[in-house]
Amino acid sequence: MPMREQARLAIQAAHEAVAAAGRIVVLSGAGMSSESGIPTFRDAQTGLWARFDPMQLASTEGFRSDPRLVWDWYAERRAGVRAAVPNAGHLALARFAAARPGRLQIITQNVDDLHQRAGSPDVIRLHGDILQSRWLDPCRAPEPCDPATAEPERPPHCTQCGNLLRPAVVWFGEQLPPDALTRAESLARQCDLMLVVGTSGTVYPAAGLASLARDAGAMVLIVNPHASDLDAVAHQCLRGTAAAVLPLLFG
Ligand SMILES: CC(C)NC(=O)[C@H](Cc1c[nH]c2ccccc12)NC(=O)[C@H](CCCC/N=C(/NCCC(=O)O)S[C@H]1O[C@H](COP(=O)(O)OP(=O)(O)OC[C@H]2O[C@@H](n3cnc4c(N)ncnc43)[C@H](O)[C@@H]2O)[C@@H](O)[C@H]1O)NC(=O)OCc1ccccc1
Repeated sequence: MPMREQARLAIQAAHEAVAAAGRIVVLSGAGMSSESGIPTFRDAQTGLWARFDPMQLASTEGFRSDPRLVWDWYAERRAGVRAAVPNAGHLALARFAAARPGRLQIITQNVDDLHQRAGSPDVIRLHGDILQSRWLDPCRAPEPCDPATAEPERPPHCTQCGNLLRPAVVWFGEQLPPDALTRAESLARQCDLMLVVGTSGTVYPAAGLASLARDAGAMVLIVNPHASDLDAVAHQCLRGTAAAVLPLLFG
């Protein structure tokens, strides 16, 4: 059977699975935002990405050893997020959720706000929000200092106690927000269908959610133009992009 026909039948079967599923969970990664112009961790080869290991930059050690370098990296990425717009994949999910309240829950590893800007309600963010900041260390001042009053430096610092501002994201070696992780794990165990979109499946505990869903009896489908570490967990891998495939599944 010609490849195109196989792909068409696979999309059709996945579309029927989406229509039949009562509780759908979407687990998204950087590939979800790639067609919005935000480089994935894998593809990013420009600017500071090309010169430094993201896992080094995205760590407390990395920030403490060179706060300005890490702050500038996040400033570069924040500008990219602000300039980006949701793609057809984000919009297809938001439209489906609006038309069928309670049927679709998004769990994302992404620190951008494109799912939210597309109109998706109540997105579970496992790795934080790149557009928010918080104090690096607990504020030691008698009256906790308001981050908004920080001295506008790179990174901004507290005029009272010298505390540094950091992006409100989860760095490697840091715990995920317990409430978000607990909700994500219980949704994974209860869903009928988990759609894994645009992730290499290399970062834990996020990547472990697909096996949780499979072991609990859910169907697991992958949307990714390339092979990933989660292919073995999936019932079907749809080799296409988020913006091309999701409108076909949720249209
Ligand atoms: C790398 C890995 C080996 N290391 C980890 O997983 C570590 C350590 C670890 C924990 N458990 C383990 C178990 C096994 C092995 C290691 C570990 N995990 C942690 O450190 C976690 C924290 C992990 C979170 C780190 N923060 C991020 N982001 C925020 C920051 C920032 O963004 O700056 S992770 C970051 O990288 C990950 C990148 O992965 P992807 O999103 O998948 O992107 P990638 O580029 O890799 O792939 C893109 C994919 O898209 C596809 N694609 C491309 N274009 C498209 C397209 N158009 N459409 C569709 N798909 C597309 C490509 O083919 C590709 O497959 C994302 O999660 C992203 O959020 N914390 C923790 O475990 O804490 C413990 C703890 C517990 C208690 C108390 C204290 C501590």
